[in-house]
Amino acid sequence: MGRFNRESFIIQDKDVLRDDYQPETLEERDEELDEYAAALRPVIQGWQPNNVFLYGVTGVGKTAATHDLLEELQESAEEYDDVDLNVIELNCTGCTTSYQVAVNLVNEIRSPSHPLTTVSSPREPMSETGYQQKRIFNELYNDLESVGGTILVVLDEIDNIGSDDDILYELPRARSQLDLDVKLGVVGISNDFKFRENLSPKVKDTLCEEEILFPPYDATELQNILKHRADIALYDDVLESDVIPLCAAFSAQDSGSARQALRLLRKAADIAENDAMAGGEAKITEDHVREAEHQIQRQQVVEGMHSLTRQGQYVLLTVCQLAAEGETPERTKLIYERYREVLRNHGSEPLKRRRVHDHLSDLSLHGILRLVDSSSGRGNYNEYELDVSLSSALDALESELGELNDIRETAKRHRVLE
Ligand SMILES: Nc1ncnc2c1ncn2[C@@H]1O[C@H](COP(=O)(O)OP(=O)(O)OP(=O)(O)O)[C@@H](O)[C@H]1O
Repeated sequence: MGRFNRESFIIQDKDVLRDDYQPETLEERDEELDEYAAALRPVIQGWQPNNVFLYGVTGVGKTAATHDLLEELQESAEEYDDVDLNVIELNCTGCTTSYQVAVNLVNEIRSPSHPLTTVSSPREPMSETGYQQKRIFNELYNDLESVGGTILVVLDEIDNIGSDDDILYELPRARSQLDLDVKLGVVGISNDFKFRENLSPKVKDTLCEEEILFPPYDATELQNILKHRADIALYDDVLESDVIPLCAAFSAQDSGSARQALRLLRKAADIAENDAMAGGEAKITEDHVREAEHQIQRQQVVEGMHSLTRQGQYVLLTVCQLAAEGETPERTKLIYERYREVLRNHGSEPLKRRRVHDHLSDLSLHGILRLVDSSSGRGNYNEYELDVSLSSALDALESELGELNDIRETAKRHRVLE
């Protein structure tokens, strides 16, 4: 048989495990969906919509819940002649200012592919630069007015605008500037808790009329979510019984994210499928999950590594050496001392301590290291440890720095690696 054929032993429909798949029901979110639906209910009453702020770590169903509920809300709204609901959605990834969000909203309303263009008169898209902010906001108000009815503006990943949050004050305030018949509500979605804390008080007052927290999933909830997906995505009887609990446990320990759990199951299924194609049994096993976790972590380090300088790689190498000796988490002061030794051995000039701290902090932003707050009789101090497995970090480092067998041997002696 050729390389490309439709034969598959494990995966019935891979799309069901993809991130953009919209499940028919959201498991384990009844409470949050009820709260969210209550916040949107004024729309159906023909009243001014609430402004809603949704927050929670990444991958916990904020976007999926929003799509589900808005679809349902739109269907319900169609049953009432006096409710003309128009939803304008914008993913704010890449918008770092309120100005950019406003321009993108204007262009979303004016986009020929947007259903709203049929109700508003066609206008030229606006350029992303060259106007005063006030002018952009005025254009936006005019466009919203021509859309008319009840308008929900959904701003996903809104934290991208950082502290430049004027739009979140201006939009809800636009209610008072628009025609009396136009009703406007803003739904803000964010996975950045600091963003919510740092919103200016005037924005908090208006945007966070209704706040809904989506907490991380625990292992039991993740198992339930995975089971429902696996039932549709995989053939019967291909899952060994410990696979879903293991995928759920890995993700619950780390982030509580359904996205992460689904990604792990998808990868494990892929590896099992390849094994089955090569004549192995048509089963996903615990070993496939462990291999999938290893590959995903390795990929994460490799991706993080693209943004690391050679010095950043040496800092990571230092933490790997300490991990191999069973010495992590380790204090930054001692990491720095060991780093100087590593650099001496590589014949390179070490950086100043401050810069090494910066590299440690970058590595933890990339999810490669984890910062541990520790305290002793002498006060609080920072410690770092690997946030990925030692073997995936070494695999990724080896592709840049050459072989690291001595660290692997040390890790085996200390029973850190098998
Ligand atoms: N309760 C759930 N039941 C079924 N699938 C879920 C559930 N929660 C999340 N998912 C799935 O997990 C993936 C991530 O969900 P979603 O994009 O809604 O997360 P999010 O909280 O919006 O994340 P981010 O903040 O990164 O945008 C999607 O594929 C979604 O279908």
